[in-house]
Amino acid sequence: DLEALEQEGREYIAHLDRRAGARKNAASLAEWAYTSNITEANEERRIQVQLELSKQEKQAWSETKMYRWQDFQDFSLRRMFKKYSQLGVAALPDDKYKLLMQCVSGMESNYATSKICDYKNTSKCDLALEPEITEIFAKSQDPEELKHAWVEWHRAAGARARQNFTQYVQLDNEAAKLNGFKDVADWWLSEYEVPDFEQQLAKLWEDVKPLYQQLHAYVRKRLRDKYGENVVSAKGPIPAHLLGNMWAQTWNNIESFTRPYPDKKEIDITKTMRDENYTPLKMFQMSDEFFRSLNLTAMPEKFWKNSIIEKPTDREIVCHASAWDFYDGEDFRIKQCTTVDYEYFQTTHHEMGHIQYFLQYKHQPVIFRDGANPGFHEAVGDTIALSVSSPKHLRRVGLISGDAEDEQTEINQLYKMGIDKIVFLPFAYVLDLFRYSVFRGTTTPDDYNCHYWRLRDELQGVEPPVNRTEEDFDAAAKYHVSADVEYARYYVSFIIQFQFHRALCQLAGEYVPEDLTKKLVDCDIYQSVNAGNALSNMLKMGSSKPWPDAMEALTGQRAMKADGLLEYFRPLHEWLQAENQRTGEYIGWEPSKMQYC
Ligand SMILES: C=C(C[SeH])C(=O)N1CCC[C@H]1C(=O)O
Ligand SMILES: [Zn+2]
Repeated sequence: DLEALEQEGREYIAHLDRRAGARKNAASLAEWAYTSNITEANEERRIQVQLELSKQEKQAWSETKMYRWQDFQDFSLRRMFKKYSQLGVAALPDDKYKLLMQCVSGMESNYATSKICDYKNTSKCDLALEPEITEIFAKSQDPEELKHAWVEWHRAAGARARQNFTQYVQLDNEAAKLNGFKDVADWWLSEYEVPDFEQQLAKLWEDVKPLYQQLHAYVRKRLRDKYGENVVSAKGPIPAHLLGNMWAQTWNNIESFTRPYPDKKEIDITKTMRDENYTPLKMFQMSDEFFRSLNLTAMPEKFWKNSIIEKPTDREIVCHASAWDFYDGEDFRIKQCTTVDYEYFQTTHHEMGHIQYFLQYKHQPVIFRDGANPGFHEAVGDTIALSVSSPKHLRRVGLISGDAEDEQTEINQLYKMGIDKIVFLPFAYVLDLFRYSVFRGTTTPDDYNCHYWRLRDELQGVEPPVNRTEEDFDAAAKYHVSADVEYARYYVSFIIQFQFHRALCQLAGEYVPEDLTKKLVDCDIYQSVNAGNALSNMLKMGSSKPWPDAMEALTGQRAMKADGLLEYFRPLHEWLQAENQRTGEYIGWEPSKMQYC
C-alpha cells in the first residue's frame, strides 16, 4: 500500500542523501585543489573526479526514477525526490560531459591567469586583475591609462574565451534539453520556482530605473566637469572605463571626487584601515565578531585553518572571492585575495554571509543545503554589510570619527551607498539578459558583442571606450561569464537585501517608520539577538521550502519588491531630482556614437 511504499521511499532517499554528501565532498575537494593551485595536473584530476562522480549520479538517478514519489503525502519527502530526479549536466554522455568541463575549465583558468602590460612601462607585462589592474581602476584618474587597462584586459580575458564559450553554450544547451528544459535560460530560471520570474525581473527594473537615471545623470555631469565634454558627453552614455571599476558594476572608487557635498569631511575607510594597520585576518575576525554579536554561529576551527585569505606568491589561483561548503558539517572555507581596503571589507562580509548560511542549514539533508533561491545566498552577507557600513557602526568601530549626521552628510552617505547598490542593478540585469538571449539562440556567435553592448548602452547607459567588433567578446571579461556562474542571483540579492535589512532593523528597534530618530539609513543591527534569531530562523530552512515561505518568515512579505530599496534611498532620489533640475542636466542618454555593431 501507499503508506509502506512511502516509508520505503523515505529510507531510500535517506541513504541516497548520505551518499550524495560524500560525492559532493569529493567534488568540492577536487575543485578546491584545482582553483587554489591552477596546474594541468590538478585540472585533469578535477575533470576525472567529476566524470567518475557523474557516473555514480547517473546510477542513483535511474534508481530514484523508479519511485512514484509524486503520490507521496509527505511534502519534504516529495520535495527531496523532486530535486534528486533532476540529474543536471551529468545527463550528457561522457565524451560531451568531459568536453563541457574542459571548455569551462579553459575559460576559467584563462581568466584567472590573464596578464596585461603596464601602460607606461610597456616591457612590464605581469599585471594581473588582482591586485594590480583593480588598483589602477581604484586610483588612476588618467583616461588614457584607464582606457589602456580596459582594452588590454578585454582582449586577454574576453576575446580569448570566445571559442570555448561558443562550444560551452552548445553543450550546456544539450544538457538542459536532457533535463527537460528548452534551453539553459529556462534551466537557470527554474531555480527560482515561480513561473513568472523573468517578468518579475523586468518589473523590478521598471521600479528602479527612474532612480538610476537620476543618479546616472548626476554622475555624468560630475565626470564631464572633471574630464571635459570631449571625454564625457552631455547627453550620451558614460564611457565604461571612467567609473572606477573594470565592468562599471559599482562606482564607489569615484566617490571622492563626485560626492554631493565635497566640503563635508571625507569618509575614506580604506585610508583609515591602512592607517590602523588592518590585516586581512583582522577583517575576517571583525566580520565573525559581528555575526556572533547577533547570536549566530562562530566560524569553526577548520575554517580558520583551511581558508585562503591572501593571494599566494608561489602559484596561480582563482582569485575571485568564493565561499565553500564541503558538505561534511565541519569543513567550510573562503578563498579570496584580500587587499586592505573598503571594497574587500564589504567582500569579506559578503563571503562570511555565505559561510553563515552553510552553518545555519548544515543539519538539513544534503539536498536542502542550499539558499532558498540563489539570490538569498548572495544577500546574507550584504544585508549584514548594510549595518556595518552605516555611519553609526563605522563610528562604533573607529573607522570614522566626528559629529553625528546633518542633512548634507546624510546625502553624502546615501550617495556612497547608491553608487554601490543602485548602479549595480542594470549591470547585473544586462549580464543575464544577454546570456538568456545567447542560450535561446536569439543572439548568435556573430553578434555576441553587438548584442552585449546594445544592452549595456540601452539599460546601463555605458559605452565602450573604443570601438568594438566581433573579434572581441567583452562579456567574458567578467568572471561569471568565463566561469559559468548565473548572475540574476546578484540582481535579486541587491533588491531583497533591502527587504531583509528593513525587517531586521525593525526587529532590532533600530528603525521605526516616520520616526526621524530611527532612520533606515542609520540602522545598525549589531548585537541585536532579536534580529539575529529571526535571521537564523530563515537561514536554517535552506532550500527545504519554496523561497516565498523563507522570505515571509523574516519580512512578512512573500514577494521580491523594490520598496525596501526605494524607501532606503528616497532622500537621495529627491536630492538628485532637485540637483539635476538645478544644473539642467539631461536625464537619460541618447544611443552611443561608438561603433560596436
Ligand atoms: C563576491 C562574489 C562572490 Se559570490 C561576487 O561574485 N559578487 C559579489 C557582488 C557581485 C558579484 C561580483 O563580484 O560581480
Ligand atoms: Zn556571493
